[in-house]
Amino acid sequence: MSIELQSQAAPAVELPRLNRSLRPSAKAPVRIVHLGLGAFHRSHQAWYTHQAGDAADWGIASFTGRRPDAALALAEQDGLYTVVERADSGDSFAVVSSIVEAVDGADMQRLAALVAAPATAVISLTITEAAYRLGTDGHLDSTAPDVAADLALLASGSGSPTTPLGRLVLALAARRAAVAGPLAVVCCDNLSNNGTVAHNAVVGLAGAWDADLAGWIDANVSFVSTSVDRITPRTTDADVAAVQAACGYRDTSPVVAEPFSNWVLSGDFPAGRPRWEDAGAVFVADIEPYENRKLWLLNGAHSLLAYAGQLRGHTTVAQALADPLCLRAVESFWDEAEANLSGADLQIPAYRAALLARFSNARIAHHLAQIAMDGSTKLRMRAVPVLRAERAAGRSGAAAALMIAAWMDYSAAAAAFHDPLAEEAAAANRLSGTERIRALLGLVDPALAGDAAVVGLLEGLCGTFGELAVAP
Ligand SMILES: NC(=O)c1ccc[n+]([C@@H]2O[C@H](COP(=O)([O-])OP(=O)(O)OC[C@H]3O[C@@H](n4cnc5c(N)ncnc54)[C@H](O)[C@@H]3O)[C@@H](O)[C@H]2O)c1
Ligand SMILES: O=P(O)(O)OC[C@@H](O)[C@@H](O)[C@H](O)[C@H](O)CO
Repeated sequence: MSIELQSQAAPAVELPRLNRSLRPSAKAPVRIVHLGLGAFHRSHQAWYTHQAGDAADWGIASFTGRRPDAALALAEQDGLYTVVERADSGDSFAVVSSIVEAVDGADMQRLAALVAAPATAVISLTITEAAYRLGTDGHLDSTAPDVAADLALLASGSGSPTTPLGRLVLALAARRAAVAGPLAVVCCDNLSNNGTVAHNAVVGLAGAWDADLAGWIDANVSFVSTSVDRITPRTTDADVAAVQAACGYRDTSPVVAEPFSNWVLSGDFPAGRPRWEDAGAVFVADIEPYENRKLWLLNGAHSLLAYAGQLRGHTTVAQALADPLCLRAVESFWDEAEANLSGADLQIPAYRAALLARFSNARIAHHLAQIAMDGSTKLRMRAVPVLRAERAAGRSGAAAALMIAAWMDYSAAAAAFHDPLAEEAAAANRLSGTERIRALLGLVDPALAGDAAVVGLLEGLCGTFGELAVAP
């Protein structure tokens, strides 16, 4: 006779889901509409709003970009989620309650209703650099297929736009129709002069549809420029499990960030704003020095490490920085960038030292593949200005050029090359020698591609980090 043994393991206890019943907190009225409900919005703008002294008056309705998933998951938690501050020494956990509505970005009706509501004072954006669809001249590329499709939809008066810019323009048209008054658009994407970029993109798209609307936006919408900083990698399953183990509830939307955070803003808020300064935000008249310091030193080093590091077989920022060849490249780029940074109180040596410590935080697994995406757009802000400034000063700009050369090698080697100009880069990579370099450089900066000396410099630098096939 055989005896069948049955597992006597106790059934797993289902932990309660994080929501406003488990963690009672009143919902603030919606006064901020956000486009781009991603990881960074949750670790930064929503976190600052949660900590403002007047947080009870400032709720955020946050819309996703491409898919509804993040909104569905957050809506099940009444907008609550956990911010995990991950330091070298350990994790700390805090529940953030400023997001009071999480909405699928395709819900144009809800977006228009909220933007048209007189109570709405701020529209913030984290839609990624590439979503502004800037041409190499810094203006909206209205021939980009998705932009052209949205323009056709707007002109026909039927159907819903699919780009965040198209959706925002249609929502602003609803605000004009509702006579709801002026407000501020606060761009929080890593772009230089991001308020002006957002202005050019929004007014450019609106003007191609309805010149009167473009005039209304110019007269009624203040485009605030910002420098935003808090390293926030994509959340992993292990992060979700860590929150569950430490907090005793289920949260499917936690976000992990470094302890450091910084927010510098410049511009008007005609309908008011939260007291973000309570959480450390700084309001300045001239943002450019702060913006360049961050975009060149932090983001520039990130892009350099992303391409050089992956070519050298590394996966994360901390791993790449531990490679002496990559570290030397970063230090040389910083020397060039520093020579072109000016502004009182920038404290560059301390800033550089702090960056080395932040990048070396091995508990933050910041994946190089994520940083590497959309390089053709990012290099225009992270490498090109330093290269141009160095050459204008009579120097070679070799360290900034090395970042572009590493991107070129990566564009040829990567198994998955994510870029708005991926097809054009693939075509350029079918060329060889100088022609290939010129064609690739033309995707980043056509004027530089016409400079034979720069093309020669890049050609000599390609191959510095090897050309091995990289993991996607
Ligand atoms: N993660 C960081 O450490 C960090 C720090 C500073 C600034 N930022 C800025 O925030 C942006 C978003 O970063 P994240 O970490 O939240 O990314 P994420 O992928 O978590 O979220 C991005 C959001 O934008 C939407 N989106 C992405 N591409 C889009 C497109 N082409 N059109 C429309 N919507 C699009 C996504 O659907 C998502 O809602 C970055 O691109 C950067 O400019 C990020
Ligand atoms: O977010 P991206 O894609 O613009 O750039 C990748 C990283 O350089 C960036 O996310 C930094 O970690 C961030 O800007 C730090 O504040």
